[in-house]
Amino acid sequence: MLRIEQLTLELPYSPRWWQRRFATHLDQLSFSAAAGSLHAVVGASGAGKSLLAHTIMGLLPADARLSGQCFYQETLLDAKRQRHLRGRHMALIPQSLNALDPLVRTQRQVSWAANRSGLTHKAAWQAAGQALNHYQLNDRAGRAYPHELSGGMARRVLAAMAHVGQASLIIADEPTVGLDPVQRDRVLSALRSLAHQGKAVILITHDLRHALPIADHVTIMHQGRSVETAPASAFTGLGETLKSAYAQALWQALPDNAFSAPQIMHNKEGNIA
Ligand SMILES: Nc1ncnc2c1ncn2[C@@H]1O[C@H](COP(=O)(O)OP(=O)(O)OP(=O)(O)O)[C@@H](O)[C@H]1O
Ligand code: NI
Repeated sequence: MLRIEQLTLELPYSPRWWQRRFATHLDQLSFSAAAGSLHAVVGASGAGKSLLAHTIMGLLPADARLSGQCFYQETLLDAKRQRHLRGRHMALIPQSLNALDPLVRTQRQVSWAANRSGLTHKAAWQAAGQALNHYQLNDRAGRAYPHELSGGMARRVLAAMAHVGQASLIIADEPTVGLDPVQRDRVLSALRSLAHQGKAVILITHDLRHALPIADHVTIMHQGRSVETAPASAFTGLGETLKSAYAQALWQALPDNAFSAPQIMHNKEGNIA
């Protein structure tokens, strides 16, 4: 469904106001996500996960320098095709809650997403109601404006917007941040069921624990590189079948695997140093 080959992304920055340099944020990244499967992309904050999502969707700043290729259904994904597929065949659950339109009530907003993906106005409105229901958002939430929603509610609205459409590729960027465990499991199992329906689902998260129960494959990212792609089943025991020391360390550092924790150094954010 989606194949990424040797993707390298550089963005400009200004060390001094008169200087302009480029920093590499994605570095020769490759992986594939198949239809009917859930592919997790796991990495610490700043690893480049959201930039990867934006690259696939074609939502990068105009001055970005990109090399390598993305293929959607075996055809090259160029800017024109990205514009055509975005919101119809490829949906993003964005990390930023600012993605919601502040002037549009919830159900209307979700229904626009459904409409854009091909449903008639009436069908879209109904589908929006059902999707909100699915994420336990009631009629009152449906009538609310974004500023009247809690962070967790807004996040579920974003999930509903991706869910309601007919997209065959869904990229969920940290879809469970700020959700309580019950809501989190609901969102994760909804993503799993979208994969069961034959869609390709890419779950972006910093937390391996959320990815493993539902993922088929996991790509571990570190500083813009893909350190390793492994089946989720490789994260077992001491992680002996994992190829990279970094993936093994991530796995062994999980609280339930605390037997090996003394070997791992953590920094303040809980990331592996
Ligand atoms: N528009 C931009 N211009 C310049 N640099 C950017 C831009 N967006 C992100 N970056 C930088 O690229 C790096 C990767 O950012 P990205 O948002 O992809 O990380 P992430 O893995 O999604 O992190 P998090 O888990 O915190 O969401 C960071 O160092 C960030 O500062
Ligand atoms: Ni991010």
